[in-house]
This record gives sequence, C-alpha cells and structure tokens, in this order.
Amino acid sequence: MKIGFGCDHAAVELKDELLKYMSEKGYECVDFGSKNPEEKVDYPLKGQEVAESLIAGEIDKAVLICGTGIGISLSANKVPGIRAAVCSEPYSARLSVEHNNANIIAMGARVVGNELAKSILDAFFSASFQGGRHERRVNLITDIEKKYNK
Ligand SMILES: O=C(CO)[C@H](O)[C@H](O)[C@H](O)COP(=O)(O)O
Repeated sequence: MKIGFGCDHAAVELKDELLKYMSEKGYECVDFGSKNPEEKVDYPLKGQEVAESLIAGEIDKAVLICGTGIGISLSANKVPGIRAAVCSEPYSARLSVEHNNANIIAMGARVVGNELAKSILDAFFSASFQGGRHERRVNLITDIEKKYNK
C-alpha cells in the first residue's frame, strides 16, 4: 500500500515522525508535506494536493496533519470521492474505516502526541471496510456529492 503524507507548517515534526514509523513498518510512503516548520504553508493547498493524488490513483490512502486536523480535512473532503476523518483516538480511527470507508486519516499535531498518533495510524491501517448496511450509507454520502457536482 502506498500512503501519502501531507501537512502544513504546524505539523512538520509529527509528519516526519509518522512517515518514518510507517516506512519502518514496510509501507511505501510519499511525502507531500511541508518540510520546514518556519515556512508558513496554507493547509487547503496541501489537503487538495494529497486528495487529488489519491483520486488520481497515485496513492492508496493518506495521512493529513495540520494544527487541529480540521482545516486540512475540510479541504480534502471537497474533492469528490474523498472521505477524510479527523480522529484524536484509535477507536474512531478504526470505525472511520469499518463503517465510513474513510480513505484519509487526519490529525491535529497540536492535539495528539506522537505515540497517540502512532496508535491512531495502527487502528486506521489495520481496519477493513465492513460493507453491508454501511455500504448503503456511504453510497448516500456519495449521492450528496453527486447532487452538487453536476
Ligand atoms: O489547524 C490548522 C487549520 O485547521 C492549521 O494547522 C493552521 O496552521 C492553523 O489555522 C494555525 O495557523 P498558524 O498560522 O500556525 O497560527
């Protein structure tokens, strides 16, 4: 699996740590993130870049991090087909895949510590979409998208 990592200036350190963590686990990791915490980068641009790469099939899943995880996930979710979930603990991260078929996990570098962030990634990347009744609901989300993207 190929994982894209995106972040703004608020999350460079955590992004670097998580990219190393997932690389050591054997995942192929692509760094779309900011490299310098001193250089301000606007999170919508990073969220869009990573989301578009995922929809283009260049990466399979993504990890997006900004100060809170909110702005970068809101931006990614504007791209049709993206289901980015902001999570601050592993339970929601697991359920975001099992029930919502999330394809991006977002976190806040000013919210979670490094070890908690790793547990969140473990939960997200070891989970599988359960389908069934959840598929019908995810399809209803897609229907909303289609209604406004004609
Ligand atoms: O958390 C964020 C958006 O949801 C981003 O990380 C921004 O960096 C945040 O808005 C704070 O920005 P600042 O320029 O570092 O104060």
